[in-house]
Amino acid sequence: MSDTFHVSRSYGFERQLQVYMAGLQGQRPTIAVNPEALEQQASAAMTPEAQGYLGGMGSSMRANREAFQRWQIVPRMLRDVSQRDLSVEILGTRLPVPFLLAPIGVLSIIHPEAELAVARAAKALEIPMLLSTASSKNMEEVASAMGETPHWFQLYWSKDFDLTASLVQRAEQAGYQAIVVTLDTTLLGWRDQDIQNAYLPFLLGQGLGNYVSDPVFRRALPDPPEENPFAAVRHFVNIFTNPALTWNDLAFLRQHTKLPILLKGILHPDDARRALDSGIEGIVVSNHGGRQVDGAQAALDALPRVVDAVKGQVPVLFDSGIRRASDIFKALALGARAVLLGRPYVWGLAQGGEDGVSEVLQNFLADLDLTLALSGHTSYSALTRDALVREP
Ligand SMILES: Cc1cc2nc3c(=O)[nH]c(=O)nc-3n(C[C@H](O)[C@H](O)[C@H](O)COP(=O)(O)O)c2cc1C
Ligand SMILES: CC(C)CC(=O)C(=O)O
Repeated sequence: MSDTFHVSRSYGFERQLQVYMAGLQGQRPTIAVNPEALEQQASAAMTPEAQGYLGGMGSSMRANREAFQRWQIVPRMLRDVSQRDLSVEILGTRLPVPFLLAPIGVLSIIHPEAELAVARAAKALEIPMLLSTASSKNMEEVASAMGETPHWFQLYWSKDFDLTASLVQRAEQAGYQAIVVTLDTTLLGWRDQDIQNAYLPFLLGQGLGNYVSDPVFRRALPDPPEENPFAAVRHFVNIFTNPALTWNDLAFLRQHTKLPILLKGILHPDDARRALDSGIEGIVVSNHGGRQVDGAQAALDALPRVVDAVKGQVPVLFDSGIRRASDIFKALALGARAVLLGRPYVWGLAQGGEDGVSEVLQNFLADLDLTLALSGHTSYSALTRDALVREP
């Protein structure tokens, strides 16, 4: 696939040329290139409530970022880096780039085209997407926007097991290629900003795209959601998460899908071992972007121990705190097979819908290509810890 892939082997250079040539015509990128500037710009384009919702616990988010600073890349020289491969192999398929877009729910609070704008931008660049159960658009629409580009479905396991089964079966039918069960959000964390703003987007009917389109969800309502949206919201709030879940419940999921199952939100190596015992196909090391447990371990700090516990038996993915290509490089060198890119693409969405997402993603691709080459490597799938040193 990498031979035909849109991102050519000189993508970074081509993108630089494109930007510098436009500069000769007096044009500069309107979407900030630097991640901190991008976040600031995006915040100005959002309502204060949406801005608060996109935020998280200051301490855990800071910890996620600080963990990246403790690792440094040691570039190697004179190793012919003229042919480069950004692809990685996972679950028997090759992803054209070493990242997927992370599942981020309720994107209609950021932009009316929400996940559809994201999917269109992703598809045009052949970037895989992991769609949230709490998406504003329904999974069938998003799958059709993604076409042949890999797309996976993130599952919030409902208290209503029939609904859980229905969501998973719809995802399989719509062509999603894996189910990623999020384990760390069986309740919502104590989110200072949302509490202060007294704001929960679901209560305004946002993020229910996959629920109001679901026959099992609809059957449980007194009236159709189009006539009585309040009843739909109330039912959603009652059933959408399930704090009673245990490892034993995973067997239920296996009975209802043939798709590979990955578990998202693992930090402890014992949980990783438990996941292997359950026969799952992959793990995502994540602290949910510092949104769930204040003071939680930085996800990057958890990664090496989980990778060591898993011993290559299943792929380990990673998210939480990725802001630029060197962060992806570090996570892969520490043993992640691929990563999930979170907030940065939403910052693009806030400013320019599909075009804004596309700008951010193109910058990531260019930076990824150049970081690989200039560090003296030719393939993201071949990186090892040897490429890094840890600050004493
Ligand atoms: C606004 C927002 C909504 C999110 N919604 C979901 C979701 O629906 N399902 C899920 O598994 N994770 C969700 N996440 C977590 C992301 O998938 C990912 O773990 C996190 O954004 C990574 O942190 P980062 O964005 O700081 O890199 C959400 C994150 C944000 C910021
Ligand atoms: C609670 C979810 C529905 C969305 C989510 O995962 C989040 O807000 O972090």
